[in-house]
Amino acid sequence: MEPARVRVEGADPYDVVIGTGVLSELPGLLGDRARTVAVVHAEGLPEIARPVCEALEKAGYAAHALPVPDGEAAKEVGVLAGLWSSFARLGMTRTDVVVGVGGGATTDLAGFAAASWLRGVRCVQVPTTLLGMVDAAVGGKTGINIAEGKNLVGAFHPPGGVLCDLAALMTMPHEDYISGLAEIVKAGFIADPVILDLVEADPEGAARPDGPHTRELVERAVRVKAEVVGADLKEGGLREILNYGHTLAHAIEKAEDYRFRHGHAVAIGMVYAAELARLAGRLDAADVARHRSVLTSVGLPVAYAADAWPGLRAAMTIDKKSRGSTLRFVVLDGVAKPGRLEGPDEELLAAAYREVAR
Ligand SMILES: NC(=O)c1ccc[n+]([C@@H]2O[C@H](COP(=O)([O-])OP(=O)(O)OC[C@H]3O[C@@H](n4cnc5c(N)ncnc54)[C@H](O)[C@@H]3O)[C@@H](O)[C@H]2O)c1
Ligand SMILES: O=C(O)C(=O)C[C@@H](O)[C@H](O)[C@H](O)COP(=O)(O)O
Ligand SMILES: [Zn+2]
Repeated sequence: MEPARVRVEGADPYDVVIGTGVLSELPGLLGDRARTVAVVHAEGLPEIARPVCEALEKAGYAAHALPVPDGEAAKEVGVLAGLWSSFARLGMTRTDVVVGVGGGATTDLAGFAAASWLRGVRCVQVPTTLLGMVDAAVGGKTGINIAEGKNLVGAFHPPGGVLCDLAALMTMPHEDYISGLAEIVKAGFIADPVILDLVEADPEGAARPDGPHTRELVERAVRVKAEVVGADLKEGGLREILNYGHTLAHAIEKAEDYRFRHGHAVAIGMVYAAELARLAGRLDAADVARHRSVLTSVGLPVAYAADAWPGLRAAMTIDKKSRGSTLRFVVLDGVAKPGRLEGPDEELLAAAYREVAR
């Protein structure tokens, strides 16, 4: 089957290539003048990085594997500084390229390393998780975490191309696969209800990489993301819809010292946002129930500790959608009808949390 190519518009348009066994397309995404390629990958995935380096060497590039800590531990300033030193050692110039190979944590780090090296070199992303393919590797949000909050340091730096080889999904740990489904379901609620129909029709199939609709789910979510970031790279307005569920999600991740899967936190955050919208008189109870049913049907959590609320409330203040002291949420006025809720009062925030508390 031919790979799908989803175009992302903008100042420098690029393609997201989706297919099985598509690694041979990588050299074609590097641009004309590259010589040295830094292949940033999770240290636990050398067997995934090796064929990437081999494909690059075969095409005449000097490929250098740069292992970084696994998962969220990569998104730290010390790791970023280590990459800068490696780039210097390799003599990376402005025409050279960073390739990010791994999950969203690795591609967020690799993207920010590319954005900051020499004030910006090309980055090509090779996501190897479901979440990386449908969300993190597309759209150019790059960055790292600090103790004070999630993704607080970063840059908008769109990739030169994104290569999604669906074969990589076959080796993914089940819980990480499920985490990626949360972002797919998010795309369903904010923009493409067919995604919800597909998951609801066969949740067991949706929860497996060899399920009948995997490629369609990936393509649909990528199209939602591409459409939005192509129109609003720097989150002037429209792009905020991709942040649905993330205000509470990022607070949960911080509370868990970044050891809680992103998608799992987003699932709880979406139910919270849905409850906020219901209590504000904007979303039907049936649509809120649909959040809980579709998320739980694939094994995602929809509740969090009751006593965590004061800490979560404090952490939500630093959300990037806030303006001054005004907290802003993406909420739904119906499925595929995203809106904003600005400055909700404290009782509403707490009441919505009681609905997700356990
Ligand atoms: N930039 C964005 O727009 C954006 C969007 C969504 C999420 N994110 C970020 O993405 C991160 C989450 O990404 P994630 O869910 O991919 O987690 P992750 O990067 O932590 O990867 C999850 C685990 O899967 C392993 N893994 C990766 N590919 C594998 C494979 N093919 N086979 C076996 N194991 C594999 C990783 O080593 C890791 O242990 C978070 O930091 C989140 O903030 C960013
Ligand atoms: O691409 C976006 O824009 C998103 O908001 C996608 C989110 O899924 C993603 O988790 C993103 O990293 C969150 O961004 P942040 O600006 O809230 O850190
Ligand atoms: Zn996310």
